[in-house]
Amino acid sequence: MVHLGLGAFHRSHQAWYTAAADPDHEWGIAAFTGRSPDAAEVLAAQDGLYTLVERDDAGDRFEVVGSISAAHHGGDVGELARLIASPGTAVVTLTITEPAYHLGSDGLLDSASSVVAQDLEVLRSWQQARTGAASGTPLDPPGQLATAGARLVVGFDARRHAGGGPLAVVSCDNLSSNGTAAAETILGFARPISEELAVWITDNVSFVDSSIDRITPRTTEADVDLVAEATGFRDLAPVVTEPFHNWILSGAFPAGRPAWERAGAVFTERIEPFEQRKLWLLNGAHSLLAYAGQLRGHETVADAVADTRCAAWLEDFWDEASHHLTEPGLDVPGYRAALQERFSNSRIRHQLSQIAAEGSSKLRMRAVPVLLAERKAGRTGRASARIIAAWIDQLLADGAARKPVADAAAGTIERILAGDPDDVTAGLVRFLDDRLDDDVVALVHSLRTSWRA
Ligand SMILES: NC(=O)c1ccc[n+]([C@@H]2O[C@H](COP(=O)([O-])OP(=O)(O)OC[C@H]3O[C@@H](n4cnc5c(N)ncnc54)[C@H](O)[C@@H]3O)[C@@H](O)[C@H]2O)c1
Ligand SMILES: O=P(O)(O)OC[C@@H](O)[C@@H](O)[C@H](O)[C@H](O)CO
Repeated sequence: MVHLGLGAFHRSHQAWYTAAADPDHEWGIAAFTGRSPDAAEVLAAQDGLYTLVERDDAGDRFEVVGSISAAHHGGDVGELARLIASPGTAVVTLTITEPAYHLGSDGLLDSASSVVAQDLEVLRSWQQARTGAASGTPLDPPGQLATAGARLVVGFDARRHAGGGPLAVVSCDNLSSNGTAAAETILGFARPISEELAVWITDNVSFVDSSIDRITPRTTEADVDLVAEATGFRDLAPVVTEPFHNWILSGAFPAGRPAWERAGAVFTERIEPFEQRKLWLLNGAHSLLAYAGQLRGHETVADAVADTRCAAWLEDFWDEASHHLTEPGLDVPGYRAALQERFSNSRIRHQLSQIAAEGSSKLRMRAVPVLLAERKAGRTGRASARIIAAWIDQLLADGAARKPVADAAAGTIERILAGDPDDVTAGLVRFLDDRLDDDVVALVHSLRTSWRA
């Protein structure tokens, strides 16, 4: 397997599932970082091995995970192409974060984004150089690609030429219909450079949807010290996570896959209701707590859910989302009860500031769909609108001394924030989704209030 996005979640989830499902090491993961080489250098120096710390109120359990067989810098497109071209590679997994898909509000690759435009330009020149080169002359892949989509296009081009055959791409990012999102970003780069390649990708790459769940905060220095003390190994890439884990997948694996079901993964034909349950009840609640919780002075998810005010807002939002989670088998009451317990795990110090980042792409998946569904049903959508109100007030928190906005769309957001204060709510609400009308803007505005009261 090849993985893009060598972060904490890949180590606690897909790499852990693979290790648990495959004790004989028939599978290995060549994992690539996204932007900097740091995580690859650390892991490569440890032969890909790292400690997973499973943490609950009863204590910590330590386990060495051995499924990562190689770690590379994401900028090494040559190595990525070599590995994807290999017929031994059957699956490509992704945890590259939501904004890294660079999709516009129409769900298609946003070619107006400067990083996308740059990569398209590099791909076009590369393709032209290849067309001009003598037939059979191997051409090095372009080295300067910034996006995962463009890098994968080079990889699939190499596989097509090598006759490597069909394979599966599994997005493990918190996006609705994440398989379709992966297809759109990759095909969005492929189509403008080669229609033939786009057709090959459509015919040979199975884009698998997956709902992925395991709360995994960023690793801290204290985690590194704790692992050293408990195990005797100075592991520089441990990952601390909760005992709960869930993986639901839908789609074909034409070149095979690890038997992830042995570790509890579930394969289904109909993933959408499960995806919505997770994205709305868990991630939507996380975003609510991230903004409203910080505005009320809290630092972690566990601190925020212990606050009765935040807890009441959380229940209101869950009630709204639950109106639209009606598929049999979802067990929404059980899921909510389990979430209460997971969020209250105070030994998992999940920083609200980490969850708050990239609010614009996250709220489009986590709050806006519930708000639109509520309004369509003739209700106000007040609890979902509160998430947007809290996001706006958290963006403005600390006035002139506020930190730069941590969002891939920071330029647009900063422009709206710097404009007429009377237009900020409307500007940001419409930026999230232009289907949100004046009544929603007024509702969000009325909810922008003194959060501490
Ligand atoms: N942490 C969790 O609890 C959790 C749970 C479920 C799903 N996820 C999904 O996994 C993603 C990653 O989470 P994480 O905790 O591993 O974060 P992380 O910050 O530890 O790792 C993110 C990885 O993505 C790469 N990346 C970041 N921006 C990128 C870009 N623009 N292009 C390509 N690669 C990029 C980084 O280099 C890094 O390798 C989340 O954004 C989410 O969609 C996370
Ligand atoms: O990882 P992000 O940045 O998409 O979102 C932050 C959290 O909501 C998220 O990581 C959850 O902890 C996770 O989705 C739980 O499975």
